[in-house]
Amino acid sequence: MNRPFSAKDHLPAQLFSVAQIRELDRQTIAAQGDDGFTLMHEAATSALSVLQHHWVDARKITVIAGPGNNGGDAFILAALAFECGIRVRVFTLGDLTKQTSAAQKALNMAVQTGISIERLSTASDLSGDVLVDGLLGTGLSSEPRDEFAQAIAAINAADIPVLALDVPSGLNADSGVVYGPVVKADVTITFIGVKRGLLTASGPDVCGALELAELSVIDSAHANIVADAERISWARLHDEMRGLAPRRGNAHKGHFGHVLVIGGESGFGGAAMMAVEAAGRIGAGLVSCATRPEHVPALLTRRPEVMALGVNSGLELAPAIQRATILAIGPGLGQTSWSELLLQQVLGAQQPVVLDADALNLLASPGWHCEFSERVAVLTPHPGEAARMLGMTVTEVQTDRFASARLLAQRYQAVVVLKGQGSLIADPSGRVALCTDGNPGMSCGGMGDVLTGVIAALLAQGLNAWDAACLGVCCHSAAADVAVADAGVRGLLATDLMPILRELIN
Ligand SMILES: NC(=O)C1=CN([C@@H]2O[C@H](COP(=O)(O)OP(=O)(O)OC[C@H]3O[C@@H](n4cnc5c(N)ncnc54)[C@H](O)[C@@H]3O)[C@@H](O)[C@H]2O)[C@@H](O)CC1
Ligand SMILES: Nc1ncnc2c1ncn2[C@@H]1O[C@H](COP(=O)(O)OP(=O)(O)O)[C@@H](O)[C@H]1O
Ligand SMILES: [K+]
Repeated sequence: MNRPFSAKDHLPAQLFSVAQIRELDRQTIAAQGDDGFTLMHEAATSALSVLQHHWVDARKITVIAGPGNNGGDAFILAALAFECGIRVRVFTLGDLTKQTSAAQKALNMAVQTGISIERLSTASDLSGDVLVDGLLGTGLSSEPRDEFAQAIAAINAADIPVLALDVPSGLNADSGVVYGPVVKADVTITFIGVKRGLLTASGPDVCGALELAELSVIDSAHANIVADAERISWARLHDEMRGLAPRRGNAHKGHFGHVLVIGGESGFGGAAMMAVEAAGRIGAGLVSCATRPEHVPALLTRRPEVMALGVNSGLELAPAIQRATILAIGPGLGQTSWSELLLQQVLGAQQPVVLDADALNLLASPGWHCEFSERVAVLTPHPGEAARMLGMTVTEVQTDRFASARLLAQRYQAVVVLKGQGSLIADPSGRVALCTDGNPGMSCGGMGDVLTGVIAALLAQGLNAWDAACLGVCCHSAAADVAVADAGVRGLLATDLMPILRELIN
């Protein structure tokens, strides 16, 4: 099996908010003692070398420069490219009378080379070997409209590769949210540090290959600013050996925990079964399942290793809870009186718990307030569940996934996994990790149920809630990456992950 390396593993672990990047920028410029032109020049120099690395034969480029410092980077890049013998055309947009002094100097530098600089219009010919997007960077404040929207459409319509400077124009680099028109880049060269929004929500869809030029940010600035989030991937955690210890030869099943999966209301038996199977494949010593009696024959046919308990009234659950070391509740749980009775019993127990799906929907409904400060707990909402738990819309959750994940972790005093592209793991102290593995093949029923089983089995084998959530999310996503590597993303099934999970975890 090919080891799945995240396409992002050349990037550092530190992810920054846009405010932090601006502060690193500010402190460095203050130390350099100019108006920012030195740093801008350095940014443009690295961008040109990225351009020449990706498009070795580029002889003719078109550069789009906006009114801010992102445009400043673009003007200098244009001038430097011209000096290297590349044919350059520059198109400008926006109110250049409001340029910063550094961006003005950049424009002057381009003017002095004598290259063609024109206003962008609908008649402009965006041709060449590479199109450089220096329209909008981290200064984006709202949806690009009017001429900016038209420019973005023109960039996307031009049939040539796009290099985005710092951020694909139109993407909010803080949140990964796209408000409206956005440049779809082939390569993005981001400056100073990786902005967190480039790796979650819509960020990865528009950045193309992501490269980083750290520039000469002064050490003291880095010392003052702790990264906002940590980038994790299966390969990274694996290399850092942040996983399970090898098993002793003299081990027995009691060493690896007993996961009890609770769920599978009528009509949803498969969800609990998938969590059960995943827990087994990740190495839980024992796995039990409490579900509607009608699902027991199917469960035992598929996985005779499981201890299956048919639960009708809900009262049969107590002894099974007592025998388990880890509880996982939610997959296919439903929101009936049966579901409520099961959840109440789980909330009354002491064991570490993973809560997912309808367990979270029930927690979000009136009368169910609880928190887990006295208990090990991992909550795994997708954005829809997170929205219900926070009393927000899904759009509001996604508008700041980092804040949403932190708020949930704080409110529930638990480790929270906010799922979706660039899944986030947050704890109550505000720590956040972002997983760069995974693919849209995972957008199918049952994937979340598998994750629940994976995390439960890692808890069962002794990992703490944070490590189990981080390793579980990465292992699950990496398994999906392996599964789609040859066959493609469409048609991936959650159960396809089972044998791969086993290989990865070993
Ligand atoms: N020395 C520096 O200051 C450095 C700056 N850097 C570059 O500077 C960029 C940030 O520069 P700025 O803060 O000037 O910001 P931008 O260049 O991203 O954009 C700001 C300009 O765009 C306008 N604008 C914002 N949203 C808009 C919208 N939706 N529609 C139309 N116009 C809009 C603003 O009014 C302002 O004029 C970074 O992304 C990076 O490319 C890098 O060169 C690193 C060094
Ligand atoms: N586009 C995507 N990129 C990366 N991961 C994804 C994507 N879509 C879904 N996933 C992952 O797949 C899983 C889906 O979980 P969930 O929505 O709870 O599914 P279900 O409820 O059907 O089991 C989550 O781990 C999520 O992060
Ligand atoms: K840009």
